[in-house]
Amino acid sequence: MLFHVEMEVRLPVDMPASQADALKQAERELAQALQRSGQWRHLWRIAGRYANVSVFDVESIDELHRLLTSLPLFPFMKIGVTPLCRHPSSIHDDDR
Ligand SMILES: O=C(O)CC1=CCC(=O)O1
Repeated sequence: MLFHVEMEVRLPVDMPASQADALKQAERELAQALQRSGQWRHLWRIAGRYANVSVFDVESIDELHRLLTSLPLFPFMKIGVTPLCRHPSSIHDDDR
Protein backbone atom coordinates (compact mmCIF):
# COMPACT_ATOMS: atom_id res chain seq x y z
CA MET A 1 0.00 0.00 0.00
CA LEU A 2 1.31 3.40 -0.97
CA PHE A 3 0.82 6.55 1.07
CA HIS A 4 1.73 10.16 0.39
CA VAL A 5 2.95 11.64 3.66
CA GLU A 6 3.73 15.28 4.33
CA MET A 7 5.75 16.04 7.46
CA GLU A 8 6.35 19.50 8.85
CA VAL A 9 8.95 19.76 11.60
CA ARG A 10 8.44 22.26 14.41
CA LEU A 11 11.20 22.07 16.99
CA PRO A 12 10.69 24.17 20.11
CA VAL A 13 12.69 27.40 19.81
CA ASP A 14 14.22 26.78 23.25
CA MET A 15 15.40 23.24 22.45
CA PRO A 16 19.19 23.07 22.98
CA ALA A 17 21.10 22.76 19.69
CA SER A 18 22.79 19.56 20.89
CA GLN A 19 19.39 17.89 21.50
CA ALA A 20 18.08 19.06 18.11
CA ASP A 21 21.21 17.77 16.37
CA ALA A 22 20.92 14.37 18.11
CA LEU A 23 17.25 14.06 17.08
CA LYS A 24 18.04 15.00 13.46
CA GLN A 25 20.90 12.48 13.32
CA ALA A 26 18.69 9.69 14.74
CA GLU A 27 15.93 10.65 12.29
CA ARG A 28 18.39 10.54 9.39
CA GLU A 29 19.68 7.07 10.35
CA LEU A 30 16.18 5.59 10.64
CA ALA A 31 14.98 7.34 7.45
CA GLN A 32 17.93 5.95 5.50
CA ALA A 33 17.42 2.43 6.88
CA LEU A 34 13.72 2.59 5.88
CA GLN A 35 14.69 3.82 2.40
CA ARG A 36 17.10 0.90 2.04
CA SER A 37 14.34 -1.52 3.11
CA GLY A 38 12.00 -0.04 0.46
CA GLN A 39 9.37 1.13 2.97
CA TRP A 40 10.27 4.81 2.50
CA ARG A 41 10.22 5.06 -1.30
CA HIS A 42 10.61 8.79 -1.82
CA LEU A 43 11.83 11.63 0.37
CA TRP A 44 11.74 15.17 -0.94
CA ARG A 45 12.36 18.50 0.80
CA ILE A 46 9.59 21.04 0.22
CA ALA A 47 11.50 24.09 -0.96
CA GLY A 48 11.47 26.94 1.51
CA ARG A 49 10.00 24.96 4.41
CA TYR A 50 11.29 22.64 7.14
CA ALA A 51 9.01 19.99 5.68
CA ASN A 52 9.12 17.00 3.38
CA VAL A 53 6.93 15.05 1.01
CA SER A 54 7.41 11.31 1.20
CA VAL A 55 5.95 8.16 -0.32
CA PHE A 56 5.77 5.10 1.93
CA ASP A 57 5.21 1.54 0.74
CA VAL A 58 3.85 -0.54 3.63
CA GLU A 59 1.67 -3.61 4.24
CA SER A 60 -1.03 -1.85 6.21
CA ILE A 61 -2.20 1.42 7.74
CA ASP A 62 -1.19 0.01 11.13
CA GLU A 63 2.36 -0.51 9.85
CA LEU A 64 2.46 3.07 8.55
CA HIS A 65 1.26 4.33 11.94
CA ARG A 66 3.89 2.28 13.79
CA LEU A 67 6.59 3.53 11.47
CA LEU A 68 5.63 7.21 11.63
CA THR A 69 5.24 7.18 15.41
CA SER A 70 8.67 5.55 15.76
CA LEU A 71 10.42 8.49 14.06
CA PRO A 72 12.60 10.41 16.54
CA LEU A 73 11.14 13.73 15.33
CA PHE A 74 7.53 12.43 15.55
CA PRO A 75 6.69 14.45 18.72
CA PHE A 76 7.72 17.59 16.86
CA MET A 77 6.04 16.98 13.52
CA LYS A 78 2.69 17.79 11.99
CA ILE A 79 1.91 14.87 9.67
CA GLY A 80 -0.64 14.48 6.91
CA VAL A 81 -1.33 11.11 5.26
CA THR A 82 -3.05 10.50 1.92
CA PRO A 83 -3.65 6.96 0.59
CA LEU A 84 -2.55 6.42 -3.02
CA CYS A 85 -3.77 4.02 -5.68
CA ARG A 86 -2.63 3.29 -9.19
CA HIS A 87 -3.42 5.87 -11.84
CA PRO A 88 -4.86 4.25 -14.99
CA SER A 89 -2.49 6.27 -17.19
CA SER A 90 0.66 5.39 -15.25
CA ILE A 91 3.32 3.58 -17.28
CA HIS A 92 4.96 2.19 -14.11
CA ASP A 93 3.89 -1.39 -13.37
CA ASP A 94 5.17 -1.16 -9.78
CA ASP A 95 2.83 1.73 -8.84
CA ARG A 96 0.58 -0.20 -6.45
O1 LIG B 1 13.96 17.13 7.68
C1 LIG B 1 12.82 16.59 7.64
O2 LIG B 1 12.00 16.84 6.76
C2 LIG B 1 12.47 15.51 8.64
C3 LIG B 1 13.11 14.27 8.24
C4 LIG B 1 12.55 13.17 7.73
C5 LIG B 1 13.58 12.20 7.45
C6 LIG B 1 14.77 12.92 7.87
O3 LIG B 1 15.93 12.51 7.85
O4 LIG B 1 14.45 14.16 8.33
